[in-house]
Amino acid sequence: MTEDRQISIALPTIRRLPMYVAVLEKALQDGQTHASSSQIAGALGLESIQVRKDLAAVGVVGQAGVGFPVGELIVAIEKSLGWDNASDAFVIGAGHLGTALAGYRGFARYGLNIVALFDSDPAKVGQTVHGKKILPMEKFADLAARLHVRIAILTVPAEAATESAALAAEAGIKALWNFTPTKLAPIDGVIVERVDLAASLAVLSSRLASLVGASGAARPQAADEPESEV
Ligand SMILES: NC(=O)c1ccc[n+]([C@@H]2O[C@H](COP(=O)([O-])OP(=O)(O)OC[C@H]3O[C@@H](n4cnc5c(N)ncnc54)[C@H](O)[C@@H]3O)[C@@H](O)[C@H]2O)c1
Repeated sequence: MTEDRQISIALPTIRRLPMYVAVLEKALQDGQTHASSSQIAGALGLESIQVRKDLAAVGVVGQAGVGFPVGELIVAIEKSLGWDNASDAFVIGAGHLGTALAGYRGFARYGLNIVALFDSDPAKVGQTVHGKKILPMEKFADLAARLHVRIAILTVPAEAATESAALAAEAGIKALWNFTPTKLAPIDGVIVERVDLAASLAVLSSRLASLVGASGAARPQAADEPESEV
């Protein structure tokens, strides 16, 4: 059963919730109506207690001997993550990464709808990518207000990140998904989430170095060696 309540969920739990949805969707496809915490934990290499704690945070309680109702649990997790309520977003910087993100259809599944891209380069303005217009930065504030857009995806060069973030905040943007390597200073009333590919790659490289070892010969990876996340 679910409890309809507004709760604040810990970040590590939030990061695990999408994996639970993937496992639960697979269970649903296989015709399962209920799933146990040990089944979910087993599929993801986690401890059952961790799964039960995480699911309690979204307000779904399992039944002893029966497990969690799969459909209800998916709905509750999606609600907690805001996936049930699509948010429009603008991309700032219609370059390689910005256009790639604008073309990724999978975001719809996660409640994100990229409606337009903005760029300071007059040569790019007016073009259409993946069915979305590239607009001049001068129109950003007006359109953000008119369309009630609250999310901006920052894919400008590092040196333009601070200025673009300030412009977005001024235009009423409340959430910035920052793909640039620039660590932005806190902006009042704006949530910033940075995707740090350099940090992630550093972890991959250092793990590869220890895997290969000084001899240059790769040691076999243990089957239960976990993936890490940055
Ligand atoms: N390409 C990747 O795979 C990748 C991966 C991780 C992170 N990044 C980061 O994402 C950002 C974009 O990378 P890219 O490869 O797409 O670069 P890019 O040069 O292809 O695109 C950047 C775009 O931003 C525009 N721009 C520059 N200044 C601007 C401003 N002040 N306002 C609005 N638009 C502006 C440029 O005209 C250009 O279209 C960089 O910070 C990069 O470090 C890129």
